[in-house]
Amino acid sequence: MFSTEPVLMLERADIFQDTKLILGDISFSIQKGEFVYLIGRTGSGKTSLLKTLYADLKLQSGQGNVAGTPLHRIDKKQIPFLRRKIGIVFQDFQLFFDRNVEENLRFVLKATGWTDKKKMTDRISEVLMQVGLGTAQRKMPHQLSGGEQQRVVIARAMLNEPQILIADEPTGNLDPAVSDQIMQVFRAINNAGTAILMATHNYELLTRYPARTLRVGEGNVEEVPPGTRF
Ligand SMILES: Nc1ncnc2c1ncn2[C@@H]1O[C@H](COP(=O)(O)OP(=O)(O)OP(=O)(O)O)[C@@H](O)[C@H]1O
Repeated sequence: MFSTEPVLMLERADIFQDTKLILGDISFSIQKGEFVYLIGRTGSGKTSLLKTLYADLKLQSGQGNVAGTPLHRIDKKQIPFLRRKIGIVFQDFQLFFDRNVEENLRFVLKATGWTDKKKMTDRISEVLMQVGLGTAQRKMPHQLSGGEQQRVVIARAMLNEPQILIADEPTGNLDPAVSDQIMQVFRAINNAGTAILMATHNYELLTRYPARTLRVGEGNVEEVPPGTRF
């Protein structure tokens, strides 16, 4: 059935780290298939906001809903189900360096309830093709460049066909040409229908690949008017 429900929404949400209020009274929503940047100076609260969206930080006041799961009354048991419906590309979600690419991806499939070996193998091939690494199954992470490792991380996030991909500084340590490749991968994923929320410091990307932009600052989140120069 066609639905106009946003894939993500926060309504009068407060974002906390422990008892410290980082962002107050935040409201915004993201529609299915949208591409949205999240910008803001270091320490402004981008990571805290993203962590709240995948329930790593608790939403203590206000309302939130991500991929059909309410954040404000989520209990611990529901968190794995939420994470299955969103793809996460974060600095602290790195690859296992003692397992090859296929084993890294198979680990996630098993952990999220897949059992059929053939289906797992097929899905792994599909996501690796999607990020342009169709022949990397047997490679160990250390045999891949930084950009290739990041593409495996993106492939891993796509395994369960998430409605939205949440990425924190996905081009953080990469040089401009490699950052561009990562952006191409994100655009292809987005064109295929997955919404993307991407925190970045890389204003060059915002100019080259314009999209809706939210700015975190002064304890809140605001829309950046289209056409703003960065
Ligand atoms: N675990 C924590 N406990 C307490 N305070 C924290 C914790 N992590 C971050 N903070 C504080 O929360 C605020 C926002 O940090 P956050 O990492 O969300 O910002 P950011 O915009 O993502 O910064 P960056 O661009 O550097 O990643 C900062 O003042 C930071 O010191």
